[in-house]
Amino acid sequence: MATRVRPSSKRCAVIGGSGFLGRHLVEKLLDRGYSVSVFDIRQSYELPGVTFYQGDLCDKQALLAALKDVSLVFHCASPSPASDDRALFERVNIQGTQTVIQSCIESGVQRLVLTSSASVVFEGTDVKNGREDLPYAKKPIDYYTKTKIEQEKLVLKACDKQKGFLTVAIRPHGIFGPRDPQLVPILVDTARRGKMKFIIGDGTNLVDFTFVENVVHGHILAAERLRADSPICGKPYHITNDEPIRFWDFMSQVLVGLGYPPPRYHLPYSLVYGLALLLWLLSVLLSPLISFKPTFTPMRVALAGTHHYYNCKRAKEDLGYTPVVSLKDAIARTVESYPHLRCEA
Ligand SMILES: NC(=O)C1=CN([C@@H]2O[C@H](COP(=O)(O)OP(=O)(O)OC[C@H]3O[C@@H](n4cnc5c(N)ncnc54)[C@H](OP(=O)(O)O)[C@@H]3O)[C@@H](O)[C@H]2O)C=CC1
Ligand SMILES: CC(C)=CCC[C@@H](C)[C@H]1CC[C@H]2C3=C(CC[C@]12C)[C@@]1(C)CCC(=O)C[C@@H]1CC3
Repeated sequence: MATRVRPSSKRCAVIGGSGFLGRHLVEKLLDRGYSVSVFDIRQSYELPGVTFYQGDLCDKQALLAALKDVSLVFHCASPSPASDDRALFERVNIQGTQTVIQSCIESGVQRLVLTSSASVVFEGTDVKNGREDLPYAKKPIDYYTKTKIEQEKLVLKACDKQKGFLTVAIRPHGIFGPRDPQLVPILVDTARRGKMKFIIGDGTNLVDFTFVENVVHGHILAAERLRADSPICGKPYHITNDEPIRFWDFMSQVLVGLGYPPPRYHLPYSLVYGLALLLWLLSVLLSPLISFKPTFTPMRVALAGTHHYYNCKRAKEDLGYTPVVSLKDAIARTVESYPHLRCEA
């Protein structure tokens, strides 16, 4: 059985620690007795036990300062998937990750845990109970996914037991929970604009939505089991709630919890996907004249209308992972955490 690292004697760094997942991770690490350096392009809070280093992860000198005396690094920084800035994704997720790896090696960091994404195998068509041995998407649905694939490859390839630099990648899917700036706010915004009336497709497609505390739990288990003699070195791990749910049931439960009506009318998937494609083409063609960002992008329609759920047996076997919060409790806690987004009518 793997021996647990004694956290109290450890100092770690969280790159992207000001973000949604990063901050939850920092809070749990503090609970477990770690002292934490946060490296992020912005500082969004202050906490006792946390030292902030503000900078761009592509800046090696700035990173080296933050990694001094650190033996464990979590890398969970990325530009938002909502952006379509190809150059930014390539600079941060690819070149930036190379810089993170080099800086870790130069600073004597022994363990690097990457937050990857289960989407690295998603091409916009059904993934049912997908395992980690599925091939990377040959046609990734967007630049975010394309660069997350390259990022994961870089980190896993850098694992070198001889040199004492060990790496592992966590692939969460559909992270949600208190303070998430994406999922619930986008959903409520769409509902407030009267656009949440329709279900795309027959509404039976199953998807993984993963509570942020379960994702944090997976990261910490991976970090504490990352030793030269463990089977996890250089491998990716799916971390989900292990309770796939119909995409539209999840959306409806959150909406109803916040006092909004659930979507009721069905629209054919291919019709909505075709329209989204057309709108996207128009937005590209007209970009020199006007700038508009359609709500219904092809990527979002694919996420809303296909199956995408993943098997986390490997994490259960190798990391001893089981979700710590059920989907039912997670949805209730999330809904409670957004009083300002409740329907006022
Ligand atoms: N949310 C989800 O559903 C999923 C997320 N993931 C992955 O989890 C990780 C965390 O995601 P999440 O917490 O949702 O994202 P957030 O955007 O909330 O957090 C990412 C943080 O990284 C910062 N950052 C961005 N670029 C840089 C840079 N060049 N240098 C330093 N810091 C930077 C961001 O700052 P700023 O906000 O100013 O850009 C932000 O504070 C990401 O790697 C993401 O790909 C994977 C699967 C699902
Ligand atoms: C499981 C997973 C990868 C979730 C990702 C989160 C977001 C991509 C979704 C959160 C809210 C979703 C949403 C839509 C698409 C996917 C999200 C942005 C729609 C735009 C799909 C089309 C609609 O009818 C409205 C939806 C609003 C919410």
